[in-house]
Amino acid sequence: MLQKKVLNKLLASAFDVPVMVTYWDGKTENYGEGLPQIHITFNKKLDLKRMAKVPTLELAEAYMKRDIEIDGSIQELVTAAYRQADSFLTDQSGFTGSLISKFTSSHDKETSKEDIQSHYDIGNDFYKKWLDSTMTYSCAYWAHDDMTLEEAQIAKVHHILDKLHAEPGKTLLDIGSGWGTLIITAAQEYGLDSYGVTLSQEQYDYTMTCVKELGLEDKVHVLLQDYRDIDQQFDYITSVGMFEHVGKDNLAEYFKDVEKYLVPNGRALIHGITGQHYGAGVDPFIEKYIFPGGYIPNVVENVTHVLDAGLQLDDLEPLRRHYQKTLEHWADNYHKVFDETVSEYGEEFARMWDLYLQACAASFEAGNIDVMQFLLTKGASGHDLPMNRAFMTARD
Ligand SMILES: C[S@@+](CC[C@H](N)C(=O)[O-])C[C@H]1O[C@@H](n2cnc3c(N)ncnc32)[C@H](O)[C@@H]1O
Repeated sequence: MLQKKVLNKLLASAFDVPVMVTYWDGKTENYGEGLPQIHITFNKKLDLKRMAKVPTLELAEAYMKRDIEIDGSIQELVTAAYRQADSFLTDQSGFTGSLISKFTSSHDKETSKEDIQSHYDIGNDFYKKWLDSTMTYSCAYWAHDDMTLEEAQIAKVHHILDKLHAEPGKTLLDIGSGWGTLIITAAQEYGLDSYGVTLSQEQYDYTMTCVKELGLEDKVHVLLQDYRDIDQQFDYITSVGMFEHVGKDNLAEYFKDVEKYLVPNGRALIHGITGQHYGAGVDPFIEKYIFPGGYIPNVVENVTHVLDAGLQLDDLEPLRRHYQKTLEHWADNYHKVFDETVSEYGEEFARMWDLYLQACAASFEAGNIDVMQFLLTKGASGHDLPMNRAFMTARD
């Protein structure tokens, strides 16, 4: 009875879209005005104490185990909850728990390696199922609304490389090079001598196979190591979807490393997720199951680190709606292979990834998080960038 009373109160204020809820005793209630498009079924009671402390983790685990079922769009439901978070996460509701993890993770090199491999070494076959053919695992760039995901991922790589205004024959380091599309494009289409660094064995193997097939061994170099062990300088640095892994305590050092690895007047384009309202930090579900050791800095936090590292901030571009759209494409692709994912990896895993992709899309949609491209120069003199931004979008 108490469970139902508490949930009733919570659900009455949690969403600004109409929702139908069926409780474990079989009774159904409607919340909000209008015809419900989303039906939530509680097959079991929740752990209310835990729910008060870590609401998203308790709900996510219940969803993974099918203690909760959702008929309708998870993205729409989570976006609606984020829009209402100020009204239900209050002292009066009793749900004063945090949407941000309090876990403090180590980022020594061994732990970083384990954390990275736990995510990226699930296997190339898994990521091939729902990423586009370039195997790019970061926000795409819709230069035109009607681009496919693959076109938008290629456009993103060009957007980044064009921002560097790179001269052929120079060197580029990509910190967190993933499955290698950026370093290969940099070599093939920009004439750069490119280096990529990753901690994932699967990504390393995949990139090396592509490099060999393309006969680019002299121009593209892949390093399987921690970026903190780089001991060279480069004309250009890119890092895409990477600083989210370094942890709050190491972010200042990360930007100092970017500065250290650049030649004087060298340029960097750093692209990653930044937090706004409920987004800075990391959600406890994401931290426990998806990105152990992850941390989303507030944009101001990152700008401070950039300036403290002695880097010049030349341009800052938010691409929030592009990441929402990227995640919507990934979630759609994932739904097409959901049943085979259940057979290969089990239902809990398959539901966890579905929730992760849709909840992240919701977080961008609600404006909790954004994704920023920081264009940086080491030193303010010797500047050869054009005076206006047209060079960044000449290809669009
Ligand atoms: C989200 S993926 C992005 C991959 C790629 N940049 C892309 O856009 O598709 C993050 C990448 O950062 C790498 N990474 C994370 N921490 C690292 C570290 N300490 N040293 C080297 N690479 C790291 C991972 O191995 C992975 O390649």
